[in-house]
Amino acid sequence: MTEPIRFTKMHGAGNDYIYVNAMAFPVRNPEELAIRLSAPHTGIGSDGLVLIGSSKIADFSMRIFNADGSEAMMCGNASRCIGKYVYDKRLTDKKTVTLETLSGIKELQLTTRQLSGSREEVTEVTVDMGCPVVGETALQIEAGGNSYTGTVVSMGNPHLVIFVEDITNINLPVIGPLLECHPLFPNRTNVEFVQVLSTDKVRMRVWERGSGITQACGTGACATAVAGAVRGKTGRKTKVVMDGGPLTIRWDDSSGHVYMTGGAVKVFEGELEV
Ligand SMILES: N[C@@H](CCC[C@H](N)C(=O)O)C(=O)O
Repeated sequence: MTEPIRFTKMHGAGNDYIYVNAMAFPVRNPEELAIRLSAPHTGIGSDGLVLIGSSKIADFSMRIFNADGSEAMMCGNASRCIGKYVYDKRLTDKKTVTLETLSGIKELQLTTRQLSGSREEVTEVTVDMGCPVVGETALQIEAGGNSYTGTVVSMGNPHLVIFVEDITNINLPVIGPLLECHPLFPNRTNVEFVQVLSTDKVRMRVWERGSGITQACGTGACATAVAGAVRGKTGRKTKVVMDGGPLTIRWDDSSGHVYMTGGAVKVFEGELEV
């Protein structure tokens, strides 16, 4: 017996996921569904699947599955999209929303614009991403016959940030998977290549663990900004420009928290049999 579930395709800076309100449509096998729906030709096509649930300790909860079905601890772009989803669909009327994730509770600040009548929609969300955990700042790593210097940063999920002179010289489809699965990272890692444009602006391309090249990564943008500050390449506020657009990242001096600001966009909705 198949059951219909409603889904919404959304993106944040081009990082696209399929969102399901699991409070209304419980999903029994999200790992398998993420693989099936993310497939570009035989599914909907996406970077993965996001389940929005209830929570005993926050307003809502998030579970995020990569396109290969693996579950991640955190997703920056999805947390902004969930802010838009729950407000625009009137699941809440709060403009400060708390979200339970596998990497703790995140606070979302929603910016809205007026539509016709009394209706509003979310245009932008700032997420308190909490404190980063900085590992080795200048890790020497060999892959594909080349030597790289990377900075290891956890934003709840793992990132390897590599600064390069010219990002156009990076063959991401080849080097991305080699670094993702490098023996130094038994749990695999997300990989960011970064070119510094100025002390407050960088260009970044990402190879995501479990999804490959994506247009943007929110936790990756945060890790990039933190690595830039730690390595003395950028200040505490950085615009991180990715293939799908920019995110503004601020690493607060006094609290040590990282704040990520960017848009969230609904693409389309539908119903499918699972
Ligand atoms: N795109 C995300 C991160 C998704 C999870 C990541 N691929 C992992 O496995 O850690 C973001 O916007 O943060």
